[in-house]
Amino acid sequence: FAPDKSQGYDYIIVGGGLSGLTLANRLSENPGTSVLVLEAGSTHFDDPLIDIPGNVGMVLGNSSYDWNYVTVPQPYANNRSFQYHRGKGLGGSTSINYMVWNRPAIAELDAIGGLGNPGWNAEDWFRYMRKSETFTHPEPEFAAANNLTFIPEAHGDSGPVHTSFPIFISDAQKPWEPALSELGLLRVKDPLAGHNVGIWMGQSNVNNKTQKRFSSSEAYYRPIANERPNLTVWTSAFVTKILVSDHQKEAPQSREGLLSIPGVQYQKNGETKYAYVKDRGEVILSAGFGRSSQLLELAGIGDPRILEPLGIDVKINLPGVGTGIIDQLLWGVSYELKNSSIVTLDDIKIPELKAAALAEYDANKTGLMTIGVTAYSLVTLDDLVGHRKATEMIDIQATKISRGNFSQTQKEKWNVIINGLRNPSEVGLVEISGFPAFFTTAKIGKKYLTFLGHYQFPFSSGTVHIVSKDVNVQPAMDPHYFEDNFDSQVFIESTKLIRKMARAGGFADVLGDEIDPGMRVQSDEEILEYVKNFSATAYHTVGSAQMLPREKGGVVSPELKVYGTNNLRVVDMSVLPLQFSSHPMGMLYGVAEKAADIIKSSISV
Ligand SMILES: Cc1cc2nc3c(=O)[nH]c(=O)nc-3n(C[C@H](O)[C@H](O)[C@H](O)COP(=O)(O)OP(=O)(O)OC[C@H]3O[C@@H](n4cnc5c(N)ncnc54)[C@H](O)[C@@H]3O)c2cc1C
Repeated sequence: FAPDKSQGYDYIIVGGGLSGLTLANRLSENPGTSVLVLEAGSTHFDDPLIDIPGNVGMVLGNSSYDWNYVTVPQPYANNRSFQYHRGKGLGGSTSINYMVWNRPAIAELDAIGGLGNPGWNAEDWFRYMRKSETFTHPEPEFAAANNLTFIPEAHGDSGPVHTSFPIFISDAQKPWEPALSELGLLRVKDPLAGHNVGIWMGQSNVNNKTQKRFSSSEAYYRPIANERPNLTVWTSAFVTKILVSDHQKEAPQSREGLLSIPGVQYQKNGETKYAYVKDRGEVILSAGFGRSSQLLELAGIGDPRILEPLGIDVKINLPGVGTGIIDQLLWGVSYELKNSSIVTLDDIKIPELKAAALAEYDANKTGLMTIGVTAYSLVTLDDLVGHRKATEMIDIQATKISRGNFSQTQKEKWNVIINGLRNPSEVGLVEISGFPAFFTTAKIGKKYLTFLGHYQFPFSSGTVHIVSKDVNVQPAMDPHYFEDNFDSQVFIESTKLIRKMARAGGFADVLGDEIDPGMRVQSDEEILEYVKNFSATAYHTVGSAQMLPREKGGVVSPELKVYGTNNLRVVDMSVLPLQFSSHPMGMLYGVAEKAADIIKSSISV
């Protein structure tokens, strides 16, 4: 093929999710720069299933919004295949997620730079995270009544993503702080300020005035949708291939002997189409976990041991593609409330109550449909097992790592976790939150509080690789859940701590019987079986195109450029080489904002 470069774009962005739309907005700020976004899903503007906070979770499994992936059977979890929801359509996963807005601790962000990524450090990252945000302070009386605290300087006041505290807090969550304080946990004034170990009342990416979810589409795209002639966004445009010419003449292994990418192939309205970049233009993959690496592998960029058996010519030998994935798991311990007149999200399952809540929302933007999870804590290994046992467990794990037959990179990454575990005042291990509803299927009319355990730093780590040349075949997602015994111990001990929390402070008066797993589950083995059988992904998977030096298995450089290419970058969750003790949105907006500045200042275009 001979692309007509005069019709081309400066930037083609694959995927209109969190990262893709952040980049699209920032790169098109210069009217002289042309940007094309290709998004496989729909637009979803003004869709109440997305916009209304109380509708959270309702579109999961619906293929108009969700890719509905599944993992391969997990041998350490009774061969279960785990559901793997991922957002489809403008906003990507930010249109279907749980709207939890927080950030990692300073030490974790600095650790990313420490792995060999100059320029990546907490100070800079925090600057970009604040740039993405406009935080609305809560009303003082409401804040005082609900113990909502924050540090104004930690927040942005003019960024695209509107954030706030939820304005409807279930009474089921009210005993949270007194109960957890009784167990020795300390209050965190604002977990977005760089220290997050302890107890806090959480924030969401919801616009305080409109009470609408603020997805990346609402934040970074909608305000400029008809304002910038240099920005083109195609929805229902599924990118099927990164173009890599075999002909030296047409797509030369040009500057510095690197491979150039002339553009992409995509499908729209049943037709196969092409989009090209101008000379010195770039293709940026922001297709999210599992998809960006799929496009790399299909283009012949990856591990020959994966590509050759599928008959794919290896264009760049990059064995790190598809590796280093780390996923976090969530599991629930649910209690029935003694007082069934307390309002919780369980009410939404009753049609008359939901109709009334929607009417109130439509009229006043108040009530149950504005509900959010507010009760959070981040606990350490010391909190779980006490300092002596924690030190013992860490020492055993550290010895296993140093003596084991693992790659240097793997050891280095695990040692970051070990250092975190040894500094519990800086880095937490398990988030425990109070979700005002049953985790799975409730008995209608009953009310529940579910303590959600959410393990932040699993040692188990896996892969995602293509199994077919057909882009429509989902890659094999294999997070190796429960492979590492340390992880299993954390699941067991956290469940025990949750049970203590549920009987502490004011919870004794509020919570009735434990329904799930129920008191018949007692031994360590029984608890672990429960977690294996009923946990779910937290949807925070990192890895598969890790930002690391190439010799350490890296796929992208600190400038997020794919090694061996001139003009191909990855900007999304796939580039992160480590997990974080926070939900990823806040952190990832920082990555995408920084990436935009890196790209603008690079000489490619
Ligand atoms: C159910 C759920 C709940 C979550 N809850 C929270 C939460 O409460 N708080 C939090 O901080 N984070 C949460 N997350 C995680 C967070 O939303 C994601 O980490 C983040 O959105 C990832 O951003 P991304 O840019 O990597 O990918 P995405 O935002 O997922 O965007 C990728 C986009 O690429 C598109 N795409 C994929 N392949 C192609 C292709 N071949 N051609 C064209 N387009 C393509 C997709 O359709 C999608 O729109 C949740 C995620 C999920 C799924």
